[in-house]
Amino acid sequence: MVERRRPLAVKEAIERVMRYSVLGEKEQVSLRESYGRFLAEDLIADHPVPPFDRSPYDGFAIRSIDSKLASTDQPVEFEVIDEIGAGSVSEFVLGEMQAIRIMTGAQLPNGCDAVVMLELTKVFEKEEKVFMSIKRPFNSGDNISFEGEDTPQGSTLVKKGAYITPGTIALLATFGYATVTVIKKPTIGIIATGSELLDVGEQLVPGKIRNSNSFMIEAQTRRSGAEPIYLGKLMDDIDECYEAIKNALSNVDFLITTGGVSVGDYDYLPEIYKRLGANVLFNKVAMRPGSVTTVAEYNGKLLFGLSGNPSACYVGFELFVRPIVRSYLSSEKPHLRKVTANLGKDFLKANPFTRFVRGKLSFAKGELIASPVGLDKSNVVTSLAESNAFIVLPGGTRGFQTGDQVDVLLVEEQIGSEISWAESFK
Ligand SMILES: Nc1nc2c(c(=O)[nH]1)N[C@H]1C(S)=C(S)[C@@H](COP(=O)(O)OP(=O)(O)OC[C@H]3O[C@@H](n4cnc5c(N)ncnc54)[C@H](O)[C@@H]3O)O[C@H]1N2
Ligand code: MOO
Ligand SMILES: [Mg+2]
Repeated sequence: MVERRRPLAVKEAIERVMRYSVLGEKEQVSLRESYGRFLAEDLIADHPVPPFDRSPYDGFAIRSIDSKLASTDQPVEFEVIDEIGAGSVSEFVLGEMQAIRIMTGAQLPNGCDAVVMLELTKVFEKEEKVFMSIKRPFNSGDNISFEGEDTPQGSTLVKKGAYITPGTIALLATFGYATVTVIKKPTIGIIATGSELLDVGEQLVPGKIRNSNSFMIEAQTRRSGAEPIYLGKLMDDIDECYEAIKNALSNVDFLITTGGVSVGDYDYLPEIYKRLGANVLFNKVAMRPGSVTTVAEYNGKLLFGLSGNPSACYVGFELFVRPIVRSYLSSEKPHLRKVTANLGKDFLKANPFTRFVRGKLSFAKGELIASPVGLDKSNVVTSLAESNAFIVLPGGTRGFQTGDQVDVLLVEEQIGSEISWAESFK
């Protein structure tokens, strides 16, 4: 008699996994290598930006009071006493009716309180001295980029746990971080099981298919912020699989296997969890695809038994592995981000279980549209290339029609959500 598995609500399954969250250690990487990593410490401005009052234009630094009487009929003349390029500092203090030629980014000279754009001036020579004239008055503070206007000293600019974007890198460089403290990537061991699996370079032969899951999972692992360690593909042989899994466990932070978790004669993962004495958190989830997704814990370490079916395997990773990786990386937003969209195509199948339809996002007339792609079957692989979102159709619902409002999880987006989107689902 085949064991009857009790399907667990998706929300509860995610919660069970998240109870095993641990925070990764810190490490230093060079600024260049920090892109896509997760900050391990708050980034605090240890100086104001800009660090000095500077000119935002090429032009002339003046004392605004000297320009008060300037008009089209009566231009006011200034003697040009110095010139400053960005990076240089003038030694002069501006006196009455004096100007200093200044370039964009240069520190303002002492005594000046306004900058005039070059285009608004006329430059000429008189008695071997250089002068410039202007035809309108300027106010104190005109055209000055003030010290600290971008950010004052002491402000927290990026919080610990943030995903490092190119913009974050600009800030890190601004504040002199040649090396950056990030959270060490967790390692994820990946084992593909299945006697039908060929290597990617092998020719097809009857009954066999190429292993695609482990490559897909390696890429998903990288996208999640973790480091994949491919441990090979194994035949459906219980002893071989048991040994490989047991050995792998001491060398990785998480272990993913694909295939062999259902109730078939050669689905050995349930037996292997028993042999290990691992604590199975769940072995059936009320979702499609991926209902057979199994997660077990062994000495505090999580083993993800993802389905062999490619679409189910893909969904299982994003729902259960990604958030725990992100919480290891100290992200405050470990969960997939949820948005609402209009359904772009009828989806008329009923949903006994919550369904995660592989979908594609687009915009039409300013509205977000989510359209299912490919066949909605867990053994389908082709729809995965085009899909960048999961359309979530809650369990216990009938079909949905074009234009219906649906929840959508963004799988390509790096910024996640603090609250599990699953809060609103059974
Ligand atoms: N009697 C039942 N049969 C099945 C049930 C069930 O509840 N009762 N569940 C079905 C569901 S749902 C799924 S999903 C699959 C899950 O199967 P397994 O996780 O045990 O995976 P396998 O049997 O090893 O393989 C399933 C399928 O996927 C292909 N596969 C496996 N590994 C790879 C890989 N690395 N790359 C590409 N494709 C792979 C494999 O060839 C099979 O076609 O079970 C249903 N059955
Ligand atoms: O676990 Mo299966 O993917 O629900 O189709
Ligand atoms: Mg099977």
